Amino acid sequence: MHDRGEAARALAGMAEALRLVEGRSPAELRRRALALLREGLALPWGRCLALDASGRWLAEDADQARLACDDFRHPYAHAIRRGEPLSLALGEARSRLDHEAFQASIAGLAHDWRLVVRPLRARDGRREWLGVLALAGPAERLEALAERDDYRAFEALLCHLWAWLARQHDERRDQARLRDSLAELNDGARRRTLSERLGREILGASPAIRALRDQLARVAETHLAVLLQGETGTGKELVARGIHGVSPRAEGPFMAINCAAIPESLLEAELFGHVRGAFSGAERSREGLLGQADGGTLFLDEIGDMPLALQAKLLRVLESGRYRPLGGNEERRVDLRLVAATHQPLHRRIREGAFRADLYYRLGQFPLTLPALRERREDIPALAEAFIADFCRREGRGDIGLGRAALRVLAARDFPGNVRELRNLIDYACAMTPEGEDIQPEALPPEAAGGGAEDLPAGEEQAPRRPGPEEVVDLRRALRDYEATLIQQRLARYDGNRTLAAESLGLPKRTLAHKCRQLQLDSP
Ligand SMILES: Nc1ncnc2c1ncn2[C@@H]1O[C@H](COP(=O)(O)OP(=O)(O)OP(=O)(O)O)[C@@H](O)[C@H]1O
Repeated sequence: MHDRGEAARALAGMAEALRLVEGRSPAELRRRALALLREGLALPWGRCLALDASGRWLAEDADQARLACDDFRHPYAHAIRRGEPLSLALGEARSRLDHEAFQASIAGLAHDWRLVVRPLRARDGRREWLGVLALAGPAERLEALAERDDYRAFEALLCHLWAWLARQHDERRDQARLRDSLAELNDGARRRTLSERLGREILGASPAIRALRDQLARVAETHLAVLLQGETGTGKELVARGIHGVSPRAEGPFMAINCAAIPESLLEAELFGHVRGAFSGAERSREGLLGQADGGTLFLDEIGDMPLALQAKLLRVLESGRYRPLGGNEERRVDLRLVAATHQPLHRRIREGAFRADLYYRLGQFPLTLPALRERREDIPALAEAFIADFCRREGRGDIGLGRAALRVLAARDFPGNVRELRNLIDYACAMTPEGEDIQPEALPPEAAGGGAEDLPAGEEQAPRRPGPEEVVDLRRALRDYEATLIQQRLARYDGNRTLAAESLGLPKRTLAHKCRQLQLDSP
């Protein structure tokens, strides 16, 4: 049985122990323990240092000045290296140890006091944390310290609590790191998955297209409005569908409209819808694209061509999430993501006063520029192969290959019409190539043989604009027109010299002459 005094001491010890761990960090524990010791032993000076995880530095706390533990000019290195306590008079410490920081720390202490440095070892099964406890004061207060039961119990308690807190501290840190990296991994993994899904439709392995897919995967998860800028045929609509398809709105509708293709007077009704009797001929009410896109994505192509009055109304919808159908009295709520696209620089339209700057900034919460095909030529072979496979599937044709010479011709081309142009070209070449054979350069439409209007030297007159690939309704005629334009330009470049023009086009002179007759071209 304990007597009352013993029980009271044990309780006081427990209270002390609880006070010691209040701080929850090993550094705080050491600070508190040192304060208790100095108070209990009435010591004027003390320090408690711990060895860091590298095993090279001793410090009171991570953000305090540190001392190298292999620097034997201070006493802590001796104690920690030998694993034994050290006791010396301060006068001796002053003369024998010339570590500047150490000397500065004991500068004000009396010469005849003693300095005791005790190594501390906190152990927890597998792990160990080392440190030193340094105390200085009148000799009588420090004498036989190690023999005192209460001191030894205190030191043991300190090491025990230190190991316990350090383990918790390390575990918390490890868990936090794990949590962070898991979150990162999951995030990264999810984005990678989305990016891979996008890669099934948005083809290409060039750095530019990979970066684009990564960006799309990022923005798909948000509700931000996306502004796609890029030349014609770079895949703006494909990208808009891609964003929708991997976004949380994928189950909702995807509605698209080309603002340039619809007469101004109809665009507003198309977008906002109308109620019955809103205008003459409106016999029934009709939901607009805004309403139809509720819960999904609205793609506004060629936004730069939207009339100014409508731009103001669109801005209001984006800011308030509400719209009013034509002729209607009540506002409706709408929840959609807007993806807008333009092939013309909107900055220029803003300068011209044709586009509202505030709408531009609202649309461009997440601006993306799609790379032109000529900036990612390395994607041409894979795209061409994919389009060939697509053609064969669509047309129910047997396999067609892509000859190396034809691929070289394709790789050298500029593709002002970008991926769309490549796709149309491949469709044409596939139609010209028998099943089981490879596409040859001759199967490619003439423009693929190199040299277009872009080749013309500065100042040379440009031919009237050719119809874009999407506008062609008569392939043979389009090809003939293009051939004629090209030959005329070459003849003009060489002042009507058919030999030079034929040479520059890789044709025998007789063939050129024949073509000129056929196409009814007179040399200038
Ligand atoms: N990275 C790509 N991978 C596969 N097909 C693509 C890619 N980019 C574009 N395409 C194809 O090219 C054609 C044109 O794409 P899309 O209509 O999306 O271009 P766009 O930039 O919207 O053109 P425009 O500005 O003329 O409206 C489509 O057939 C599309 O499938």
